[in-house]
Amino acid sequence: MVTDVDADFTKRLPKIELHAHLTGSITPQCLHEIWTQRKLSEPDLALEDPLRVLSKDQRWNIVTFFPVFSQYIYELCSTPASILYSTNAVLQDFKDDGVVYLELRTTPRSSASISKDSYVASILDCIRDFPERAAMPTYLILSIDRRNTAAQAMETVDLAIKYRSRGVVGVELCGDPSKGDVSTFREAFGKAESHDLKIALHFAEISSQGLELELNTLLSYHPDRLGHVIHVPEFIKQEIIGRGIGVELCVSCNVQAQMIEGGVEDHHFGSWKDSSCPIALCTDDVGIFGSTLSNEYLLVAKSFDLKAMDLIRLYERSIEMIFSGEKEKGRLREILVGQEKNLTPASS
Ligand SMILES: CNc1ncnc2c1ncn2[C@@H]1O[C@H](COP(=O)(O)O)[C@@H](O)[C@H]1O
Repeated sequence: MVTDVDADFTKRLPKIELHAHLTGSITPQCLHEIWTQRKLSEPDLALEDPLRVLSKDQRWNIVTFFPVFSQYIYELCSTPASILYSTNAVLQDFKDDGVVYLELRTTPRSSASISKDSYVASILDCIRDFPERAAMPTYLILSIDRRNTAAQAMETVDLAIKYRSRGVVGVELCGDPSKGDVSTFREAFGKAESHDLKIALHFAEISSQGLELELNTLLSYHPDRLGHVIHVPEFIKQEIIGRGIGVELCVSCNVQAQMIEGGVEDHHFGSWKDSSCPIALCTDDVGIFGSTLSNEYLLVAKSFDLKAMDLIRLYERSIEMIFSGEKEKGRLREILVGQEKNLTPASS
């Protein structure tokens, strides 16, 4: 049977998003609305229009990319109102794209008008109050930035422990991969593990001196999932496969930010898809790269000649990677059964 995968199919396909940075998932349009509001009350606001800063013509690389957060979006979304507005918009966007289970991640941050603690609590409030929550259960992962100190990382782990009963399922390590020394976070990840929090780590995003040592250190934190996994030496890849660690693959991000050589067809998704590891396609920062999760499924289908059934299997494979437990896994397995008719691919 020959099947056609098109944009309509990948949108209808139930999808699981496991690697989405909250602040990077805000669309330029939503940021523009926040900017317009702020301009009304602060005409001297010295920030450019997000539609220009994050225009489609903008070309990113791993160096130009990180300052967009620290020097721009954080400045723009610094008030409780803008954080609530943008978080609601992000939840709605994932829901509208056909996401049926979401794990958002975010770095607790403070500004003049919000503490780290209330930042986390406000986002959990948004998730709790999101009207379509039943159709898209959403959990939170708290991010440690590579530039953090050991004490800041510990503060994030403590917040994760505090807010666990409200839907925080784990902690992760992110941020500019050229910065920091990952061994700084040994104690923090040790505490997270001892409290049964799940652990996700950005892994091998750039090829650097001392990379093997860094990767071995990261693996010693017993991660449940690894993100990006680009510059992975073969023996470490075998270790990941041997341990069955879940791999989060962010195709458009890696291509657009020139983190890999070549295009989608050259992405390491091609080799991981045939491994025994659980894998999940993820958007990373849909607000910046402009590629929704349904578009990521479409891109890999076209570039790797995947049929509708292959995409359904991909969805099933990512179920094993979720952090929230068996009840949600059961629900996600049942979703396909309920949607079989809807998903029946066109046959020839
Ligand atoms: C190549 N992709 C990436 N690699 C590493 N870290 C990334 C990232 N994309 C985003 N972030 C991390 O997520 C933060 C923004 O969201 P939150 O403020 O936490 O919601 C960025 O500051 C960066 O630390």
